[in-house]
Amino acid sequence: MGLPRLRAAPGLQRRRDRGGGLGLRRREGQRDPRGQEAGAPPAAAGLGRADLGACRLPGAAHRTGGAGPRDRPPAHHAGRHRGPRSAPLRGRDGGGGHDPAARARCRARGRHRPVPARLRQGQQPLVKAVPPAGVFITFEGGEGAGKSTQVARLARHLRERSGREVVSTREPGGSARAEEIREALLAGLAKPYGPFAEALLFTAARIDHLDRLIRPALRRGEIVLCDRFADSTRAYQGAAGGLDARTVRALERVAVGETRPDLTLILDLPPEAGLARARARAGEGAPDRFEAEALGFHARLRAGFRAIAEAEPDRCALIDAAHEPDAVEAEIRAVVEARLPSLFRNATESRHDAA
Ligand SMILES: Nc1ncnc2c1ncn2[C@@H]1O[C@H](COP(=O)(O)OP(=O)(O)O)[C@@H](O)[C@H]1O
Ligand SMILES: Cc1cn([C@H]2C[C@H](O)[C@@H](COP(=O)(O)OP(=O)(O)O)O2)c(=O)[nH]c1=O
Repeated sequence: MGLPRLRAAPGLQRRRDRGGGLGLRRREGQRDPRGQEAGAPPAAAGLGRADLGACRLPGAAHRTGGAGPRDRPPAHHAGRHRGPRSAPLRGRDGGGGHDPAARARCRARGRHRPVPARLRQGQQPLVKAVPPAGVFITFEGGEGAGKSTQVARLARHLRERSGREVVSTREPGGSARAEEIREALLAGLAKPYGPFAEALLFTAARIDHLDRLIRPALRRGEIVLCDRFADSTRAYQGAAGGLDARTVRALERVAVGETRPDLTLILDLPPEAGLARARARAGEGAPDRFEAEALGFHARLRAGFRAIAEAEPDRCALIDAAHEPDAVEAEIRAVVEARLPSLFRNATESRHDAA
């Protein structure tokens, strides 16, 4: 299938007019993702918050537990020093585990390790600063639920209140290649191939987006707000499109790995209301591939999103999107402050420290 080329640099592409939507998605001062990431080796799909910061472990990430909000210290601190493979390095007798010969070798290494010159001269060791764990927040829901509007509002609020960099992005899209795939998908080019092929393309776009934009930003300790993510594949291609849940989960595991959202805000709205908003937004423009689906599709979609919220209450919050934008914004702020209090606590502390 031939993918149409984009006319503008996708990182700077303006969305369709959304009246308060994301507009230019790239945060201020951010370099062109193609320039920024050019030549950089793509991150392994499994690398998540565990590979944040100065110290890295090869292989699988070390985030443990379920998909709940991670309002806690970086997971790599928890995972790194646990587990059988690191046990030999932790022995009180200087290492070596239960093997006496290995223990002796460790002791010997410890005795003869030369003291770095700078320490001998009484200088402090150089400590590499470890950024705070990045925070990944996704927005989900049906057409016209108000996601773009609320991403922009929350980004503004977090920039003012958290003292951290905030990156707003979207799916499908968010990176140059993913934006090309988006064009093809929303034009309906993959529709004749069925929901599995479409899910593969959404997944391909997601892999590039994660590697090029999301994971690097999280590694820098930034807050990433993403308008749609993997739950959209579950709901659109799965619940509404009929692709079986095991296939959807398998694709998600491969693409997302450990980079699961800390918090997912699911904007819930009857599909008739959402489609009316989307139509008003589009004006005379033709509906895209999914907006054009029958009402039954959108009803299954809503049920799919509600089921996700019910199945994963620690990660997800269902937001009543039928209210006025200000009321929806207030509900979202309340959820973010309750679930991710450290975002605001850290800013208060640093302001306090600076005073
Ligand atoms: N709470 C709301 N009530 C009424 N209209 C809204 C609300 N939130 C957004 N809108 C409007 O509805 C349209 C769709 O909103 P948008 O944020 O683009 O939704 P989505 O990104 O979920 O498709 C836009 O024209 C927007 O201005
Ligand atoms: C991320 C994703 C989006 N989609 C669909 C949902 C939307 O109809 C479309 C993205 O269009 P977009 O205009 O970004 O969504 P919205 O109109 O809600 O603001 O792609 C999927 O079907 N699967 C996915 O995995």
